[in-house]
Amino acid sequence: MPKVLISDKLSPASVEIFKRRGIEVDFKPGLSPAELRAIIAPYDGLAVRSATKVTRELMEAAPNLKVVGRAGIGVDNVDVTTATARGVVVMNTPYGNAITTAEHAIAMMFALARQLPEASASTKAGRWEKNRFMGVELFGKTLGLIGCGNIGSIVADRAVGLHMKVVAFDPFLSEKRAVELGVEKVELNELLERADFVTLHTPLTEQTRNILSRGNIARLKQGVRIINCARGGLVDEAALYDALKSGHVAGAALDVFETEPATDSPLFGLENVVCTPHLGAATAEAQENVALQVADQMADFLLTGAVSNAINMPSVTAEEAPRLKPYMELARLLGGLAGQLTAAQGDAITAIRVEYEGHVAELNRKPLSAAALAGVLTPLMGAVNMVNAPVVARERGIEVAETVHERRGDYATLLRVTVVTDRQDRSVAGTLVGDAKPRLVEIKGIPVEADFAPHMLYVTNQDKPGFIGRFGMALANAGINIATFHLGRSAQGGDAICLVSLDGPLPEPVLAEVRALPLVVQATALSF
Ligand SMILES: NC(=O)c1ccc[n+]([C@@H]2O[C@H](COP(=O)([O-])OP(=O)(O)OC[C@H]3O[C@@H](n4cnc5c(N)ncnc54)[C@H](O)[C@@H]3O)[C@@H](O)[C@H]2O)c1
Ligand SMILES: O=C(O)[C@H](O)COP(=O)(O)O
Repeated sequence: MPKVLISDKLSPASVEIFKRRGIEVDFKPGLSPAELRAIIAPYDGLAVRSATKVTRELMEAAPNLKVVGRAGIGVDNVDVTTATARGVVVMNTPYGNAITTAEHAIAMMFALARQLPEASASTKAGRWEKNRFMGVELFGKTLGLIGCGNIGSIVADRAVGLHMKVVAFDPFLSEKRAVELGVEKVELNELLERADFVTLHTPLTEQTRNILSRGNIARLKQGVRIINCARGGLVDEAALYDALKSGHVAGAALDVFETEPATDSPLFGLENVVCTPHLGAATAEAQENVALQVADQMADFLLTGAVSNAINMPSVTAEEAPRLKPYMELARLLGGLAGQLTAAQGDAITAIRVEYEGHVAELNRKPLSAAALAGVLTPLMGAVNMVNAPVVARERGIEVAETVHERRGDYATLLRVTVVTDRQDRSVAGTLVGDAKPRLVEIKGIPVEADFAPHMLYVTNQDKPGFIGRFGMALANAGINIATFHLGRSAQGGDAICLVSLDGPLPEPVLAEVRALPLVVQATALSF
């Protein structure tokens, strides 16, 4: 039974889901990094919000970890590069808290426009300062939206409802979508010059870090108000402080900070600053949504292999997962065969091609290609899985190509994996028998029908009389039983191949003896 650890304050609904799905679950929010490292080893899954830092050190202490589930949107607390390299799937819940966070941004905009926190504090303190708090209307004002994805577009919708004019800067926003949303797509400089309110809704990336830099803050209109419910680090906090002090910026509402938890900041001393402690997603509804969703996604993955909302792996729906399973196994086995043959020759791989023909061509091919890649690379590099295989290939400069053939050949399904090296192309092809059982049908263009077995021996030889007898005797003399025996050849007297399955691993001296037999070109022991 898979084991999951919940290390942040997720809604208890997530615990129920894991239990109901037959997953052992421990709920331990608030552990220190050292405490977490000390207990993480047995867990297959880790469910977090933003408090747990899923670092390299933590993952190195988690040899069983297969999936990290983020109950929320931002995965900047997860070292996705390390997770990917270790073959750990990272998934989030991209929509569950979007409405709630957009509403928080709108609430912050109102709070700024009418100085609600200050007015509330003053009234509660017994001062009736009716003349002190003069606000501004939102009606007719221009809202500058930096980032118009899930949350940004909900903010835009609500702002349009308030009769604001919305301008948006987002390089990935299409004109069509902008029109649908009723926003005007503009460049950043134009937004800075036109906005009365600016609200940020991008992830924190190298491109967006300090997007409101000192220079860009200086370009903003006199009296502008800034709202950040996305990520600390998007706004230069020191420059913002100076601009608030000088009155160039009339107010700022911040839910997120460069350093969190933010317990001390010069910004806290300013009257025209409204702060909340990263509460964007903090509603009962949003927390229920993300907790249920992450638990279901993680359970699906651990129990069926279905992958949704993964940051570092192609999606596989719950319906697809069982159907894809035998094809993934076929892809992995074919890749494994091609990889072992390549590793035996010590050749450096320059490209891997995966070809699809028949039924398999109509399936979700991305995970199949990833499984084939993992199969090829594992014998050469070890510990490569579907998550890290594409990255490992890219890092090593291995070109990966996928081809779909329209033609229908002898098999209802045909999957071919070709490994290209400087010396030669090595291709192997297979099919599924009865839509379930992987079967090898071709090696290096030579037809050979064989099932995969845990221990096999592959021999290439000259197609001349005498090989089979000597080969059989060599194994018999060593007390090795041949379970199945398959032969193939390119043409009479040409290249011949022999693939046998054995009841156990082939001892090295016997392999050496086979290699020394007359007519043998090469022999490779295989394991699957
Ligand atoms: N305060 C909170 O509690 C809270 C809650 C949820 C999400 N968030 C944060 O809100 C942010 C937005 O979330 P989302 O769900 O809308 O994400 P999203 O991916 O749907 O949208 C982000 C948008 O930013 C755009 N973008 C990327 N780079 C950009 C750039 N250089 N300039 C301008 N736009 C750029 C993208 O094209 C995309 O449209 C994320 O940082 C997320 O972590 C915060
Ligand atoms: O990216 C998110 O989803 C938000 O920042 C929410 O973070 P939280 O789950 O820690 O509240």
